[in-house]
Amino acid sequence: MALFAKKPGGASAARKLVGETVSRRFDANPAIKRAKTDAAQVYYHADFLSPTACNALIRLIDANRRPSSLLVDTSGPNFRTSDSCDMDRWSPVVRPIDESIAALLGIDPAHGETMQGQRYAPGQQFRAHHDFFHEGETYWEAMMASGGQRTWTAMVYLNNVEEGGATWFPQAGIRVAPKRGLLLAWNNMNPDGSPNQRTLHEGMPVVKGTKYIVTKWFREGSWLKQ
Ligand SMILES: O=C(O)CCC(=O)C(=O)O
Ligand SMILES: [Fe+2]
Repeated sequence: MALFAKKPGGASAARKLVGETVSRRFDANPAIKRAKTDAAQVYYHADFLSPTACNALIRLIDANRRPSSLLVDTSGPNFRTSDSCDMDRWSPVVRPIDESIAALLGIDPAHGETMQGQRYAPGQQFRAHHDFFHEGETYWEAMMASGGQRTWTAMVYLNNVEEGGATWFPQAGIRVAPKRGLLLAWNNMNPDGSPNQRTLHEGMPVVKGTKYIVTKWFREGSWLKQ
């Protein structure tokens, strides 16, 4: 299929195009700021979600959360210690939010994976990782069949956290403290459409308070089955 890059981890015209169209759209939006780094395309939108929308999502996360999981289980027991939940994209609370995130990026909502809610209590974290798929891993074939590589990630912080819980990109030199309603989005690919290693990031441990976020991962192809 021409949509997907042929060389694992190599350049890709399709992924390059997604990077360009989304970043051009963000650059033209006065509510969106680009982070000052050349390592990756990272953008912020303050107050993207209203307090009411944030609270509605927090209620859903609290009602449905379970221990978070990982695609590969080789990272050790403390790698991702949060709780997660899949947000039902067709529910009347989730759907307009889900679609507004896709519209902000200008990506077809069908390319978005199920929105994931995450809750971190004090001490909980998500250690340094990439959101893109490592194309040599055993899971890659299944990912190819469900829309292919992840291009952009969009995350929204649903509450303020008393202490800790920042999202840290050590190689890009960016650290974002949780702030209710703030949307953070980044391109997991380089400008040529190859996976950008410098998007390595972690959800730092919460020290005081509880951190709630939602994460949207967008695929290069359709994640929803037609
Ligand atoms: O909790 C965070 O700040 C980061 C979450 C994250 O990296 C993810 O959900 O992929
Ligand atoms: Fe991540």
